Amino acid sequence: MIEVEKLSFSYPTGSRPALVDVSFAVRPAELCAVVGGDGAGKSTLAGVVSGTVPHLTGGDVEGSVRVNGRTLADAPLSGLVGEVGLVMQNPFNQISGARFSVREELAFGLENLGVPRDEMAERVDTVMRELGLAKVRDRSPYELSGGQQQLLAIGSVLVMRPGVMVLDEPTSQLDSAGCDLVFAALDTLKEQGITTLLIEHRMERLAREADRVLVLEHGTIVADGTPGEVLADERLEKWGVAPLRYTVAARRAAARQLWPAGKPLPVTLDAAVEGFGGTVESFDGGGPR
Ligand SMILES: Nc1ncnc2c1ncn2[C@@H]1O[C@H](COP(=O)(O)OP(=O)(O)OP(=O)(O)O)[C@@H](O)[C@H]1O
Repeated sequence: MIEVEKLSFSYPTGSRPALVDVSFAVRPAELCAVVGGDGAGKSTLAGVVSGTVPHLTGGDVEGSVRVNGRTLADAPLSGLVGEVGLVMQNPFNQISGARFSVREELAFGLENLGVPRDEMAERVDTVMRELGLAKVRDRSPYELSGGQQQLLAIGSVLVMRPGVMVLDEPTSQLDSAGCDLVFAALDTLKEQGITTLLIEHRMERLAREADRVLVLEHGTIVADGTPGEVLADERLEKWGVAPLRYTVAARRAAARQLWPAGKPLPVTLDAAVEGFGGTVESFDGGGPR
């Protein structure tokens, strides 16, 4: 569970606050996406919820952030391992470089924590199985595809058994196959009851996979709802987020009475097909409804 209350944050050198009076809560096992234009505050929010901001950046924080009931401001960054894990854009930067194989890399953080050998082996095997990394267990992390490297970065956090995961644009450097691997991993997190905050630009994926979408504009939450509610909102472009092509097509059709009256605009291909299918059927019956 993530609970953010009246959070405002300014970087030491920032000319204006990066976050302004942000409040929201993410329930256990919920996948909550954060979208917004350039400089809206998404990475800063990811940093505050994972504890790296202000611990590593400095700056002024007002309000509170709690992760599974624990107030982040009261905890040292090292004390948050096992509570909240952060996965960043470039998996390459998250690989330690100190270990020769995927299996050893996954064990690295646990070794540092002094986790007993048997438990370490069990946790590493479990994560490899869950994320589909077992087949590359003895390969060098540097020989993996970008998608597999990102899975390894996710796995390295998952072995710590955090209740909350924060992923800051985990697919931005990946091709479509890599992106599939990451979204399959997000399903695994959900099945395990992990609360997830995901910064992501791939709106089609979010529309299908997220439980909830927050929109940030100039550091403030301007929308909070289901993907269907938020991504079909006519203000989306004004908030700096490009609308989905299904929504745009249906909006144009609606302006010409070619979209079923009262039907929400679609954010997925399936919903678009269903809506346009209804329009086609209504023509068969003599005209649009
Ligand atoms: N380390 C920093 N020091 C000072 N200002 C910063 C720092 N990092 C970000 N900012 C500023 O804080 C604001 C929010 O930036 P942030 O990176 O959180 O936005 P974002 O939504 O993630 O943007 P993008 O999508 O472009 O990555 C911006 O005005 C940015 O210039």
